Amino acid sequence: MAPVIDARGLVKRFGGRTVVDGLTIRVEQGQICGFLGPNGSGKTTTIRMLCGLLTPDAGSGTCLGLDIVRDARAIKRQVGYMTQRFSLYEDLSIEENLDFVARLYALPRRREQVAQALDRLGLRGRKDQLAGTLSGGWKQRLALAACILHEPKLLLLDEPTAGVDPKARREFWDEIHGLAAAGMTVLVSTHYMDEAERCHRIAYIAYGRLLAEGTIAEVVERSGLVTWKAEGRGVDEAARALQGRPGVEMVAPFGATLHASGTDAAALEAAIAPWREGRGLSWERIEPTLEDVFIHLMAEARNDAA
Ligand SMILES: Nc1ncnc2c1ncn2[C@@H]1O[C@H](COP(=O)(O)OP(=O)(O)OP(=O)(O)O)[C@@H](O)[C@H]1O
Repeated sequence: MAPVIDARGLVKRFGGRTVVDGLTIRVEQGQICGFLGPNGSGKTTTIRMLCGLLTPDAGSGTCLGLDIVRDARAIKRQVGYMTQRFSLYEDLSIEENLDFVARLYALPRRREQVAQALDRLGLRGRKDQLAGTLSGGWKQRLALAACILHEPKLLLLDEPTAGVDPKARREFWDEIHGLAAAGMTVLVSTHYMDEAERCHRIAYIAYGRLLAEGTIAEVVERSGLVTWKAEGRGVDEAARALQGRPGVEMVAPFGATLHASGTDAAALEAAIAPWREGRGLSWERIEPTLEDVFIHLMAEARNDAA
């Protein structure tokens, strides 16, 4: 089966500055692909090119089998795109907002589809509440209901849970998984590591370039990163002393522990050796976390750019 998103070499420049730089991305049907990267790395710009809202300066591709340049209008109608900012009417109720969106799409079974969306996202009990009075979690739920109303096969979600509390985020993700299980393909940008871990695959970009792609296990494995964890009193002192030592590419305290990472296992071990005896710290080699890997990728990209 052809991938739902299949784009190669996408480039976008704004005023002479290249913000997406030869990006290639594929997402298969029914997959949840997490789109990660630092602020300003080009995620939103990429999403907007994929759904026909921005024309790439170079590169090509298809989305739902449609050409992202030639068929931009058709793509816009067939994807569900949830933007970073809440873009519904705050002075309309939940039901009125959904009805309005249904009219925009000229849905043939408008009332039925609005009713289904209310039930599906547990919004019926609040259907008469004004959108402006909803908490962040409920607003996002309403925004999701609005973007699945026209039954798209692809959802593009741009930081859908930014600023939402953990319980509401978890419920939102349960919903995303329910949709994917029913065949929906999802590309979702996020800065939350726990959300990245709920994706089937992830794509990590920095400076508009794809730096890593695959399952979490693949991305961690391919990074070649080695991580040691230390625990005990004095982790802050050790962290300060290890900073910048040969072999120590990153060191960061995590509460009462620290993580020290590098790609040269021998050099890293040599650097931490003086801290392994008589310092009240217990050390163990651990699997790098996704966050360790992303910080490493980011630092590498910065070095390359410099
Ligand atoms: N219309 C525009 N005109 C000029 N510059 C733009 C425009 N849109 C985006 N940019 C710039 O392009 C870069 C990439 O922005 P983009 O919003 O795609 O990043 P992002 O990865 O989504 O960031 P974040 O995680 O903060 O949402 C940024 O430096 C941004 O300021």
